Amino acid sequence: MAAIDGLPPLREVIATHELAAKKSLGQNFLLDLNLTARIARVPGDLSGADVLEVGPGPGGLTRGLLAEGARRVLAIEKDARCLPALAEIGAAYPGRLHVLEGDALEIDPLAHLTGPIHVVANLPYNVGTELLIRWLTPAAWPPYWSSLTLMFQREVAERIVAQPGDKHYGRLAVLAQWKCEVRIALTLPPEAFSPPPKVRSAVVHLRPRPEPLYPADPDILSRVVAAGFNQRRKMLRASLKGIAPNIEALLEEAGIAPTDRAERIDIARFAALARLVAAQRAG
Ligand SMILES: C[S@@+](CC[C@H](N)C(=O)[O-])C[C@H]1O[C@@H](n2cnc3c(N)ncnc32)[C@H](O)[C@@H]1O
Repeated sequence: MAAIDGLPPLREVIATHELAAKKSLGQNFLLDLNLTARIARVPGDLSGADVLEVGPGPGGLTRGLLAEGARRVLAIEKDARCLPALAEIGAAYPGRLHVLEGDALEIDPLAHLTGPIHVVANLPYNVGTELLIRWLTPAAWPPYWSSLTLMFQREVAERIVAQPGDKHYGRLAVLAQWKCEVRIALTLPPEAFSPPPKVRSAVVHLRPRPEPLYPADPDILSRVVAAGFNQRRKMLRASLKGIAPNIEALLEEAGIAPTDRAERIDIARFAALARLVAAQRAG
């Protein structure tokens, strides 16, 4: 039976274009168009909005985004085998789908965009995490994107939304939540994908705050947090020794016990410490 967009069901698309999933490209395809429509609704009302989709594959999510009213979808796909299936979608939505073949880690989407866009991606988790860090650390803030809707392994999603004291709380949580409001929008069982991955997945939604949550120099904050969590079992007076010679005094001044561990420190106190380190370096 043809789907709502008049295109064939995804199983048929995959069979017609012989898109046997490649492990090397992290290919676990979503086949249920009801599910892809639900994911496409996570960023909010898409009518009139532009979307950057990374890793469209056979286009299940792409079809969801277009059916939800996206004005234009710019899609970056590394696997050339997917291009004919994506061209069929482009023909069903004339002028609204623009596909770039290549590696999302190497293509600069800004060269192809005109205004703010929603980013949506279901990627291999290592590529997704690398891109997330890049999206979170541009030179200027607020960034060019108005939201990120990203599929990850459930555990990576939990690292993004974790709170101090949670076992997943670390650098990714501080970096993401300092700049964005974050939430897990959906959790998906392995059976939602073909082939099914070994673990559960989750869709994380990130909306940039107009300003980071607390003032701090991004580089110094990032160095403090990286050093603190690199040796997360150590007390902060030891793990942050290389950050400043008088680190114990600075920790106390930031309201942090020098014997405490990074996993218990909230973003407010990490930012306070980063400001004190910056002030000391400047003076
Ligand atoms: C998990 S599949 C998801 C496919 C489709 N979005 C879906 O939900 O069914 C990941 C997709 O990302 C593509 N991909 C993997 N690495 C990529 C990269 N570095 N740049 C762009 N696309 C990539 C794969 O070829 C594949 O189509």
